[in-house]
Amino acid sequence: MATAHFIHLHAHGVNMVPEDFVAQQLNAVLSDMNVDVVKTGMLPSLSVVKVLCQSLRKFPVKALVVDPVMISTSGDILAGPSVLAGFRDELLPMADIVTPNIKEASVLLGDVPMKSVSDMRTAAKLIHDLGPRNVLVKGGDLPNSPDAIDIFYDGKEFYQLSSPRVNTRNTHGTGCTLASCIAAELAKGSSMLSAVKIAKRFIESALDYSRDLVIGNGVQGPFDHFLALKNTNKSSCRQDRFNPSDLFLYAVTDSGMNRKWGRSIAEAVKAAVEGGATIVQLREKDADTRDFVDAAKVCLEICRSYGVPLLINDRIDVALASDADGVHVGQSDMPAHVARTLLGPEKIIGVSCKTPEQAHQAWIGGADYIGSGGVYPTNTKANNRTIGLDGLTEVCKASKLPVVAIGGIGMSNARAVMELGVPNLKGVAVVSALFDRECIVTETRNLHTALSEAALLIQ
Ligand SMILES: Cc1ncc(COP(=O)(O)OP(=O)(O)O)c(N)n1
Ligand SMILES: Cc1ncsc1CCOP(=O)(O)O
Repeated sequence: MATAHFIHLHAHGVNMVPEDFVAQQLNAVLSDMNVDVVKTGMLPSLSVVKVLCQSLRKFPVKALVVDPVMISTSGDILAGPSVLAGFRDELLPMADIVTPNIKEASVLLGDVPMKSVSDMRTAAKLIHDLGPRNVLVKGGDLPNSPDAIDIFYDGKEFYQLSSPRVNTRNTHGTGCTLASCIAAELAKGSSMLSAVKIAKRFIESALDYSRDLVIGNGVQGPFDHFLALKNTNKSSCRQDRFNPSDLFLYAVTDSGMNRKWGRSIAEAVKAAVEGGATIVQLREKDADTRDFVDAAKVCLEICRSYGVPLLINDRIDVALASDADGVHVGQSDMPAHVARTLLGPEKIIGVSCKTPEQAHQAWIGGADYIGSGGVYPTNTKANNRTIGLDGLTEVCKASKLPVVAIGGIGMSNARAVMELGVPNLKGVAVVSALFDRECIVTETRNLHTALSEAALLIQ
């Protein structure tokens, strides 16, 4: 079976072919190509909207991104009232995200005025009431605003995402590209908020890159999507804060083990990153808050000097106080969406999941990755149900988020975990196999080598 992770449906002219032909083609793509994410572009008639909804009900996808193309940036009306009704009644309730510009938001809500950021927030909430899980109201056309401000609403929180307004006539296609970029990032495994932010950054970079293009004589020119291929100056397209490949060798500290071996947290962390740990979590179950914050600040400095992210287990307060890169929370800790609200869109959030349902909730809650286990029995965490390689595989397959395996993993079995070869399984998280050993640097180095060999085998 072929794999298409993301399809873009832009049905210009589709109303000139019979409806059942469109349905047949759509069903064939959705059933045969293992599509994960669908993004809609222009849907020219109500019947096409209906056909699409029927196909999606028959062959559900993991995410549906709806760009409600109704009014172009130049103000042209692209879809009539019947399509509008189709969007409102059928498509939006199925959507994981809908991305109207301010004119489209206004039309979707029956021509409400859209003059300010406050109007955009109200519109995002009202559009959310129509059924989509997330709404991004794009404020690029908002008058008198020095920045391009978008409002993202996930049904609980509003996020105001700003980027500098790029002064160029070449804006044709930005809305479509933004939604496509969101779809592509979702297909790669990003959480919704992360996908939106990456997409917005891409648009900002592409607009800047296309600023002086001269093509055609129209009021607007196209903008150039291919900057990443043409531009050797990598810094023009900023990296996201979280790279799933950071999960490759995840070192999780343990205060008891450090005490046993007479090491400070900072010494243990330094040894792990020196040995090649790619991300570190401070899991200090019995530390006093003040000591924990102080230790986190020292560890953060060490990790930053190696370019390795530092996360805090459970304690959002400690993460905030130390400005750590994020947190890891379990099923009985702070819910991911609350952690997201407290930490903001930039920090990394990992969530422990043993089941597909938990994995789904983690994604909805705005997590960046999943920690799944115990894969093997462990003495490090009491009363922890072992889910085995099968349970791990089930969680991975149920989610687009990157996953790190945890529990009883060390030199004897790390290869077997990696060799599962599930695409979103990005690495292993380890406590005792690194920190309950005499030489942390050597153990980390050896495990890194073993993982790298296994990763080569499955490529
Ligand atoms: C990477 C990673 N995955 C899972 C866990 C377990 O977290 P949690 O379920 O909150 O249990 P405790 O670690 O708090 O005992 C983790 N810490 N890291
Ligand atoms: C924190 C945690 N969560 C699930 S298993 C586990 C402990 C992992 O420790 P070890 O790597 O020593 O088995």
